[in-house]
Amino acid sequence: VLRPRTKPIDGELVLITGSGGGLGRLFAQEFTKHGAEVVLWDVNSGANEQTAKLVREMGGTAHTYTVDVTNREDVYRSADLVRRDLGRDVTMLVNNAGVVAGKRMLECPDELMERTMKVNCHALFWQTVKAFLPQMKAQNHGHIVTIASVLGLFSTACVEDYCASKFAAVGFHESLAHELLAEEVEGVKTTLVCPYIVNTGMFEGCKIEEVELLLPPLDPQYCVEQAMNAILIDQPLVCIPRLTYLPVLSRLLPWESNVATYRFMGSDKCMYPFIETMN
Ligand SMILES: NC(=O)C1=CN([C@@H]2O[C@H](COP(=O)(O)OP(=O)(O)OC[C@H]3O[C@@H](n4cnc5c(N)ncnc54)[C@H](OP(=O)(O)O)[C@@H]3O)[C@@H](O)[C@H]2O)C=CC1
Ligand SMILES: CC1=C(/C=C/C(C)=C/C=C/C(C)=C/C=O)C(C)(C)CCC1
Repeated sequence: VLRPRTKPIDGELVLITGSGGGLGRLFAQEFTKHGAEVVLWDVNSGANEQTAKLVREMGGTAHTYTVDVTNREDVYRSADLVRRDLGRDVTMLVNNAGVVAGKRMLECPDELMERTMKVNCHALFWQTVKAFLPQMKAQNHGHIVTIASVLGLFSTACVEDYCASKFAAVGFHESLAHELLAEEVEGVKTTLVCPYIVNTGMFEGCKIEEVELLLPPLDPQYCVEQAMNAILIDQPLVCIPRLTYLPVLSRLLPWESNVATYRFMGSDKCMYPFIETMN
C-alpha cells in the first residue's frame, strides 16, 4: 500500500554500457539527475562523447571509454583503466548494450547470430562477474542492473537469436541474484529490467496493430523512468509496462492456448514489418 522508500544514489559511480544512444543515453542523464557520477562504455566513441556532453551540460560528471563489450580483454583492460583513472570502484553497473540482427533466421549470417549472443549474453559474464562484482562483494555494496527484454520471458516469431540471448541474460541474472542471496551478500542488489517494444529505433517498424491503442511502443524516457523507479527501490524485476506480466503468467497455460492468443492478438507476426524495414 505504501510506496517503498527510494535509496539515495548521489556519489555512486555508475557504469552504463551501450551509452552512445537509445536507453543507455537516457540512463546516463537520469542517473546524473539523481547525483550519480557516470562511466560511459560504448563501441561508438562519437556517439558516446555526445552523451557525455549532454551529461556535462546538466552539471554532471561523465567519463567515456570506447569499449567493445564482446571483447573480454577489452573489458578487463577498460575495467582496470576506470579503476586507475578514477581511483575508485564502480558501485552500480547497468548492462544495457544490446543488438538485434533483424533478419529471418535462415537468411541471417552465422556471424550476426553469434554477435547477438556475444553482446546480449556473453558480455554479461565478463562485465559483471569478472570485472566488477568482486569489489562490490568485498565492500558489500553495489547494484547490478540487467536490461533484458520481455523477449527474455516469452517469445515471438522471427527473432530466434535475440530471444535465445535474452532468455540467457535472464537466466544469468537470476542465477547471480540467487548466488548473492545464498551467500548473504545483502548489500549487492540486482534489478532485471524487461521492457516491451521501445521507440529507440532498435526495433523500427515492429508493431502489433491489434493492440496498438492499448499497448503502443514505449516512449524511451517513460521506459527509463520506470526502470529507474525500480532500481531506486531495489526491486528485483520490472516488466514495462505492467500489462506484459500477463503473457509471462500465461506461459503456465497449454502451448496451444498461447498460440491461439498470439494469433488472435497478432503477436506472432509483429516482427514482419521490422524485418522488412531492416532489409
Ligand atoms: N528498443 C527496444 O524496443 C527494446 C530494447 N531492449 C533492450 O534495451 C537495451 C538498449 O536498447 P536500445 O537503447 O533500444 O538500443 P540502441 O541500439 O539504441 O542502443 C544500444 C547501444 O549499444 C551499443 N552497442 C552495441 N554493441 C556494442 C558492443 N559490442 N559494445 C559496446 N556497445 C555496444 C550501440 O552502439 P552502436 O549504435 O554503435 O551499435 C548503441 O549505442 C538493449 O539491450 C535492448 O536489447 C529491450 C526491450 C525493447
Ligand atoms: C504475446 C503477447 C504480447 C506480445 C508481445 C510482444 C511480441 C512483444 C515484443 C517485444 C519486443 C520486440 C521486445 C524487444 O526487446 C502482448 C502484445 C503483450 C499481448 C499479450 C500477448
